[in-house]
Amino acid sequence: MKPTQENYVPTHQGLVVKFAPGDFRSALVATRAYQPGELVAKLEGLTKGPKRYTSVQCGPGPEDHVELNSDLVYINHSCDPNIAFDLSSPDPSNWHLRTLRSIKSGEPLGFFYPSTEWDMDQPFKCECGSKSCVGTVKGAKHLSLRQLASRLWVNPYILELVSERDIEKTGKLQARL
Ligand SMILES: C[S@@+](CC[C@H](N)C(=O)[O-])C[C@H]1O[C@@H](n2cnc3c(N)ncnc32)[C@H](O)[C@@H]1O
Repeated sequence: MKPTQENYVPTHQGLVVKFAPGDFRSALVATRAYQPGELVAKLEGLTKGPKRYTSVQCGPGPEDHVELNSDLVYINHSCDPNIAFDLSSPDPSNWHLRTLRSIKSGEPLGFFYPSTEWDMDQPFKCECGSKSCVGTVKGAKHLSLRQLASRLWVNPYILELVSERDIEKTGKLQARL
């Protein structure tokens, strides 16, 4: 469930949803400055569910998707991310959101969606405006290792899936030679 503008109460200190008219135009914004590498939030209150545009992938399998059930669902994608969803621990109580660089008060948070998502339910044309923009955001399956590696953080289960894909590709190429 996405929090809505009616009777809005922020779920996390230091963050607020900036609601905007139109579909999917809202964003989560910092209400204070953050240092590089700072813990922004622990990922708590997650529930398992099907892959949706609001879910976050938490492992390599088709069932590994969680809903955030908080304002964190308003974090948009950025090809030049300032924040990471770190779901690398085998213990979900260690999953967290941390900064990848300093963030100013008023700055929108953005994470690189393919750092958690393999093959997204709802691809979209990215409007982040960064020089390294990937264009249409569909998930890590549709990007090269090089495109992923330049984003400061990618979850280990995504790198495993990339590695399996690339071994398979290389095998097919070798069989043709
Ligand atoms: C989980 S929502 C994020 C919050 C969303 N902006 C909202 O208002 O509900 C994910 C959706 O937001 C939109 N979105 C997120 N990042 C975007 C970006 N960089 N460029 C264009 N649309 C984006 C896409 O429609 C995407 O499916």
